[in-house]
Amino acid sequence: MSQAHLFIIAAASGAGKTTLVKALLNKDRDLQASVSHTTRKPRPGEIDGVDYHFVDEATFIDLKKKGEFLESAECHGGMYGTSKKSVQSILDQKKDVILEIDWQGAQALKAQFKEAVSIFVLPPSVETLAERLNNRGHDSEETIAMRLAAAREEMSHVDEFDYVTINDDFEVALHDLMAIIRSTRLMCHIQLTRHSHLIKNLT
Ligand SMILES: Nc1nc2c(ncn2[C@@H]2O[C@H](COP(=O)(O)OP(=O)(O)O)[C@@H](O)[C@H]2O)c(=O)[nH]1
Ligand SMILES: Nc1ncnc2c1ncn2[C@@H]1O[C@H](COP(=O)(O)OP(=O)(O)O)[C@@H](O)[C@H]1O
Repeated sequence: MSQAHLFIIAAASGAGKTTLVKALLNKDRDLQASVSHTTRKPRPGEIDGVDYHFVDEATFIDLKKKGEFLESAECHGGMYGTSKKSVQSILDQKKDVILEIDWQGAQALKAQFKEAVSIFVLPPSVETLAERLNNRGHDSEETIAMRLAAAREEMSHVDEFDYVTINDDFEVALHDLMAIIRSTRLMCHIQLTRHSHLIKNLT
């Protein structure tokens, strides 16, 4: 791979971004997800260091003070952050990075990495979003209500993203994401080829 790419995925809670990213990672060995830090408690089945680095508030604040995060934000009453280390370790493996972060994180990373490609995943409807949050079966009623209340705010930032896909039929949304990633890589390859051609003509 000639140049690493940064892909940002955001969506309201329950839209399906984690499930989509997991499916993407299974299909694309050149892609790796950055593991964020969070103060939220693990859900059943979530593994520390795999799904998130689960830390307490004091540790999170300390890491933030030490400048360990590329970006961090408060969301649904918890703190979330992308560490420089988590992104660097992927770049060291010469892989593309995918970050599952909220709109605040997306804004912050876009400001630092202009070439980053951002994708927003919309649910087919707010009713479906509520259904999916309930069916996920991991959150309390209170947590679900908080996430639904935040959904409109998250979705109001959809215009700030480079691409949008609607996660109605899962396979269609997955193919949209794969197409975006493939075309980003191809575009870069075409540019590099064009440049090397120019350079050859000059010498
Ligand atoms: N800014 C930022 N947001 C993050 C990060 N990690 C996760 N998030 C976002 O925090 C929100 C809550 O994530 P989570 O608690 O896993 O709930 P979910 O959205 O219901 O799966 C989601 O919008 C995530 O994309 C991060 O490192 N930085
Ligand atoms: N296209 C889809 N159709 C039906 N259910 C879906 C679809 N995509 C995801 N889900 C389900 O919706 C729930 C929420 O998905 P999840 O990936 O946890 O969302 P998010 O990470 O955006 O909060 C999960 O139970 C998941 O299996």
